[in-house]
Amino acid sequence: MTLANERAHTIAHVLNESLPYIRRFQDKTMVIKYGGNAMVDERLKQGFARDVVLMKLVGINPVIVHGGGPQIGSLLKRLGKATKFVQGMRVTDAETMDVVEMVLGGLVNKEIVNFINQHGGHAVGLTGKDGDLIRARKLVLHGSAPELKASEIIDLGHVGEVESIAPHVLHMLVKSDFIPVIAPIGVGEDGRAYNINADLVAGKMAEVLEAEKLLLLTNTPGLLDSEGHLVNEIDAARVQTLIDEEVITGGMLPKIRCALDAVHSGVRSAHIIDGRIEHAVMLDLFTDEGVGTLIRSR
Ligand SMILES: Nc1ncnc2c1ncn2[C@@H]1O[C@H](COP(=O)(O)OP(=O)(O)O)[C@@H](O)[C@H]1O
Ligand SMILES: CC(=O)N[C@@H](CCC(=O)OP(=O)(O)O)C(=O)O
Repeated sequence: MTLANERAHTIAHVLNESLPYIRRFQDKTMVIKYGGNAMVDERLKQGFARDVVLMKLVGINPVIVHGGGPQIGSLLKRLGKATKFVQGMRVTDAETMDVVEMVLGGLVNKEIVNFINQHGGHAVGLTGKDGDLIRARKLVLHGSAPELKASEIIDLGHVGEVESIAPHVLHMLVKSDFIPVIAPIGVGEDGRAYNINADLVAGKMAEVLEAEKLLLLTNTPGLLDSEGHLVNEIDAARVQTLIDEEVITGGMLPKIRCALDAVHSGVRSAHIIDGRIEHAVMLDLFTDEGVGTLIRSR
């Protein structure tokens, strides 16, 4: 077989394999969490945007929730402001909150919107303030670090959790063929802005939109076990064991918890996938093998 023939054969094979998935996912909503750690280079960002546009063109409704933790961190550093995480959450004082809004609602959000639109999609950027999309309340964390008592409450400042989501604005956008791109900023009853971990927003968004899938793109091959091997599938019981054994830590904690909550609340499946692989979204959706870790409800 010549090289050209081999290439044509591979393309035909991939298209053929993708057909049943394209049919199965017609008109279904997929919530994609695009983590700040997966937005590492230009080529990957272009690849992500192309995947999202392709999904829309074949009749699937992607809804993007993005992070931007590293991007917030680098602006804070340039401003000479220290930052600290507790249980995967950034402690957010008033000044940090301004930076969070600037980076997430401005720079990162508009960059993603721009990439998607450059590739022929119609993306619209929103924060939780737009259309009253995300109502938040202050997140209360209880101590779990060895030096803290379990009853001790940790004050994270302007860090929130999702109280409710009003999806009307998203339904309107999706119906008109727009692709919503959402920054994880919520608004409290008093009008105060809250910094919400993007995984938590993505999980709730998937629940409220009754999504077929929740895809969490990050910077690891998926969930790794104590030996650093990829876990292909996991359920709630094994997750708890890995948390107790401190194999799951840091940013993976909110990610895995929100994935479990989502599948327990009716989202068909949740996947943690490696956003550093070019076209990770397409590979996960449209091939038999998939990539990363599948989170099962039981
Ligand atoms: N068991 C685990 N498997 C994989 N990653 C883990 C695990 N425990 C902790 N992590 C950490 O979680 C990180 C992913 O979370 P995070 O940094 O918040 O990424 P994102 O910006 O994509 O949300 C990984 O880079 C890794 O350092
Ligand atoms: C409360 C909290 O930690 N908020 C996150 C919001 C961004 C985010 O979640 O970004 P990634 O998905 O890239 O980690 C933060 O300030 O970093």
